[in-house]
Amino acid sequence: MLRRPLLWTGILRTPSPRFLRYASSVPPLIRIDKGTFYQRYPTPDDAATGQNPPLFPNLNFVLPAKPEGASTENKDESQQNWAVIGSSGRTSFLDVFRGQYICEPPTARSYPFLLTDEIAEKDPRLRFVGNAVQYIGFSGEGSGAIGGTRGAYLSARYESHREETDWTVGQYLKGQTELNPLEGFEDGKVKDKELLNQVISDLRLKELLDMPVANLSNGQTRRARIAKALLSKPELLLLDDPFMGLDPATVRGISGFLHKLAAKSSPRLILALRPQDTVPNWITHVVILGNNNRVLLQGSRAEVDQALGVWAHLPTKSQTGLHPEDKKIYARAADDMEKGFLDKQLLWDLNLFKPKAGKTVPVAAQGGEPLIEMDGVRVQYGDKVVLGNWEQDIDGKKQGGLHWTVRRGQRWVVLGANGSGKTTLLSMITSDHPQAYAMPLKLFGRSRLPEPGKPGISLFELQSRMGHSSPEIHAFFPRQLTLRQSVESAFADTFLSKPKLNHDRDLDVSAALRFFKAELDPDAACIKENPPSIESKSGEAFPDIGLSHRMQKQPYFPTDYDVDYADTVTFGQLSTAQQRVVLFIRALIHKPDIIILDEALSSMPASTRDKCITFLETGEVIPQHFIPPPSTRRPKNEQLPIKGFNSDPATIRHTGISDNQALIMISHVKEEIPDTIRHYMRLPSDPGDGAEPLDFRLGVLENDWVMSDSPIWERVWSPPSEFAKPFKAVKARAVEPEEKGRKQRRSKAEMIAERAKTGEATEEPEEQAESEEPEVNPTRGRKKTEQPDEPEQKPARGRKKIVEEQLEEPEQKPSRRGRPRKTKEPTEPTTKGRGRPKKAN
Ligand SMILES: Nc1ncnc2c1ncn2[C@@H]1O[C@H](COP(=O)(O)OP(=O)(O)OP(=O)(O)O)[C@@H](O)[C@H]1O
Repeated sequence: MLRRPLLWTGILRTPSPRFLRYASSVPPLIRIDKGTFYQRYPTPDDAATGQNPPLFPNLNFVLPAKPEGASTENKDESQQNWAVIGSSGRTSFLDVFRGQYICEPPTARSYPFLLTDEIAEKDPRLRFVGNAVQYIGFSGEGSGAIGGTRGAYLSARYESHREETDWTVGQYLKGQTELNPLEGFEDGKVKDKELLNQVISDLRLKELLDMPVANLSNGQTRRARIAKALLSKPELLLLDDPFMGLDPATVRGISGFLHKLAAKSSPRLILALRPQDTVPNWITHVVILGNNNRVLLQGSRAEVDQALGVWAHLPTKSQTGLHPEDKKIYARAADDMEKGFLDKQLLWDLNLFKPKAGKTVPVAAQGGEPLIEMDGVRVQYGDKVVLGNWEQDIDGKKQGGLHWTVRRGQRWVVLGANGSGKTTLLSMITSDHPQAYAMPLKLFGRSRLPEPGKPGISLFELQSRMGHSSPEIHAFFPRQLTLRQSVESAFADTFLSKPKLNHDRDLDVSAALRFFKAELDPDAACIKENPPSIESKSGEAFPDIGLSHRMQKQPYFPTDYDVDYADTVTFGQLSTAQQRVVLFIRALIHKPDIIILDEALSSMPASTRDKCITFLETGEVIPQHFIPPPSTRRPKNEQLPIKGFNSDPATIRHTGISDNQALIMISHVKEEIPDTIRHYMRLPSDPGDGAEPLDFRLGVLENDWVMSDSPIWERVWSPPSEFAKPFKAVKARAVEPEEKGRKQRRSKAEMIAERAKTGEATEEPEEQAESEEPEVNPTRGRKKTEQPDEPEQKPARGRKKIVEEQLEEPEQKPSRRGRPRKTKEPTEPTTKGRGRPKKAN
């Protein structure tokens, strides 16, 4: 019989190292024994100034060098593969493992295994932590992150001319990146050719070997970086957000590949994941981080799952049916909530609480005048066509290249595997791509170059009429700008030139910064004091204060007191997720005709993501002041854990995207796609693993269907042969998110109540508990027995209504005359992705 799980002993949060199993004969790879970490050496003044706060106080952590009983059959069971999950602080936590930060006491953090003879014999370089522990962060830096020359400006990536220093993927992997290499290193630093070939084939990099790293897409960059890290044969690989920005097939591929590495313990892996990410089922141990760099839960996956089941009771404050030991977990969590380490946002991010969302799913807009018209766009470099290598049926004739019209009021998502050309497509629209000038492409009814009787459209006009956030912009965005300057740069010609501001624009910027204060102001959580007020008698000096204030002798609050933070905090001081929020605001703030969000919401916690979607759809308006179109992610007022809504109609500046604006979005994650998105385009791609290639498709979602629903999402990602089959879809709103959340919580609560009733909690063996009570994935609420090997989402179960319809594939014929074309409701069955598919028999 196993001993009682750590959870019940109340030490789940900071288990003492002696409780964590590791082979006694082999010292652990990392041992942290009551360590507290600091950015710089702590001084007595720190407490008074609030500077240099402790990170992860009294942390205990042991990472075994080898699974217990490595030579026995138990190997798999005792292997520890950790995931660090949190809305913030994940990267800092990984930094602790790689020797960053000051450790107090200094001896609390050690790497005993690196001092063994085994390591000395294997490779003495590995005695140095910097070599033994490799970190790969994937915060959407694009290919600049892998050290390639990206050029000094955004469009450099798309140019075919390359500098001598633009090394290829092959050179990057081999380490041939010195212009004057030392003797003996002319062929690079990688001596193990077998490993090199293995890594190239496992990560599907063969075809990219001769490509300059600057040309890689985000997904390709990620694969190259993992390969490079593996070639240095580290003992421990820290992967920060490894699945972010990857298409579903690549996620499966990389997760499977990581699983293989984890099984061999070569290297050992620690993943940092966002709370909403699906945790791969080969992860055995989990750390849950709270606000202000606190470890809230730490232990085996089953233990943490159990605690999360208890946390699910926090929003309702109901402890009914909780076992006495569960009540201790509840009490501690409630205490953490009181202290601000845990909040409803984190519960939301962990899918333990979800505010009720709006019910209305908008219908597809036929749209007004065309804003973007592509009549056969085809981008190629030499022989390689990267966009438009297909034919479309245009007015009954097959025509090559991309034919696509985006109209005012339409909401589009562009889907496609990594490397399928999505960013290239957007670079045509934004004119970052040099070939945009030569393409059959019209923006706002005009070509880039002048035509007889019609002037061309200038880059500056384009920029002012488009709002754009993308990983590329993120990579290039100047870090030294304050948050206000960053947002205001939307009104400038370039990132650093002077913005054209006026009073209205100023108010717009302040309103948006106020709405996102809770997410962006580093002090937002701890500021409790009242705003600075000006006595009404000073009204004479401030004529704007108004009569009512003077008459009623009410103090006047300067309108901008609460957005001061934006003048002191710089873009570079924010976390990746916060930076994305700033760029998101920047894309919307000038109310452009076309909003382009390229992976703009990736890296954000679920609550921030949904808040951004709410802002996009309905602005800052508090729910009582409901203004159409309704937001599909807006939480009901009484449940609002998010701050920033404006209840004063007189000061509301943002009411969401209007019918005059078009939206184009790129995302690989269905939850990031607002339900207002009705049109989709899928770019073709070949998975390259023998699976059926995906073809080009344009489509409009049925009323009631939303992309964030699993069956619809899987449908749009399915190969042509699947499209040919009848589709049993589920009405998007058959089960409301809240209802799903309740179901999940109920089942967990029922589980706990049952255990309390049977009194089995005390000495029950873990194995038995697992077999009788399927574990719920902490971040997804999925039963463990049903988890896929990869972090992919399977269709949600428990749907109510099944309708037998196929996802339609309506035609979207570009109008050459510029007249609005009515969106055709497809009626014909088809197997070629055009017209309305057959009704199922
Ligand atoms: N200058 C160039 N020369 C040759 N190929 C290039 C060049 N620039 C980009 N490519 C290739 O064009 C393809 C499309 O790249 P793009 O960045 O548009 O893909 P993506 O769909 O946005 O991918 P991701 O989802 O990974 O960001 C990729 O295979 C990329 O390697």
